[in-house]
Amino acid sequence: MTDDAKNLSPAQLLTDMRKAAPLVHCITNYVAMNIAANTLLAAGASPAMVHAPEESGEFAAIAGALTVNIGTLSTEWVEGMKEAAKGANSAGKPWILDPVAHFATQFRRNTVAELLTLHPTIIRGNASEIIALAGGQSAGQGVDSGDPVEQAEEAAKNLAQSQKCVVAVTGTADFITDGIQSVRVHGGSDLMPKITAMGCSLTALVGAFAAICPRAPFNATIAALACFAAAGKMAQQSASGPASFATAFLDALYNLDAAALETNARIEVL
Ligand SMILES: Nc1ncnc2c1ncn2[C@@H]1O[C@H](COP(=O)(O)OP(=O)(O)OP(=O)(O)O)[C@@H](O)[C@H]1O
Ligand SMILES: Cc1ncsc1CCO
Ligand SMILES: [Mg+2]
Repeated sequence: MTDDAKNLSPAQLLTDMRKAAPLVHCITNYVAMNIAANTLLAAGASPAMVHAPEESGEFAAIAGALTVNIGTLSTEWVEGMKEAAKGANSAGKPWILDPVAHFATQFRRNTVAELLTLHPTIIRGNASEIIALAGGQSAGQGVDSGDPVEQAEEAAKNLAQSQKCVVAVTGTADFITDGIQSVRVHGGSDLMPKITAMGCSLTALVGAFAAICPRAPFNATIAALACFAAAGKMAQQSASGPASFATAFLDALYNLDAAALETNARIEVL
């Protein structure tokens, strides 16, 4: 069935994603590698962390989707990212950019500018990252956001239009736009920003959904963020702090079903 014809609700896409168990090529940072891979496995996808420039282009072509996160950069890694994005583009596979702290240094600004010329299908970042990517002044501190999501909504729309892609801004409530349609996703937990690399893991999960509906990246992004919002809200019920939350979160994602998704994540169509 084509993306146009199929049911693109988060619950249906979760079922489809688990059935397909897509291979997701992740180039992510050293901090995130383990939690991002475990997130994909818990949700039902198949992760592979592959960053060497000698193989990343070839690998991107065989994966269902590619995710590129610039959290811990080196010159060699940047080459690996660019080769991978080119490989994904040549094979017609979606790729997702996570512009971690791109505003912090010249090396990061240059890297993100080069990656944008390779046309990401989806950009997922926190509010400070999205504000800065759209050319605004953000209050971000390194990898952590210093801005509320509402303040990034216009920036996200402008960025989606100028880059012709889907943009997701995450935080207390998430905002997703393709420049024309926009939604907010409510749920999650205020313990989520207390665990490192939750956002990086979410970017990896966006890749899993994009892989199974490459022509509907807006719906794929909503589905991934709704799963996170629901699992986060459920995990909060049994957590006594960040450590127990992290464990409960993976379990909640693994056990998530349509009813729990419906109850614990709210999608506000704007
Ligand atoms: N205060 C909050 N309440 C509910 N959910 C939150 C809150 N803050 C973040 N989240 C959720 O946490 C997840 C990660 O988003 P966040 O914006 O923290 O990413 P990030 O800053 O890129 O994280 P990192 O760089 O550490 O990986 C998203 O699913 C988001 O909805
Ligand atoms: C803490 C940290 N530093 C570079 S990447 C990363 C993971 C959260 O973005
Ligand atoms: Mg981040």
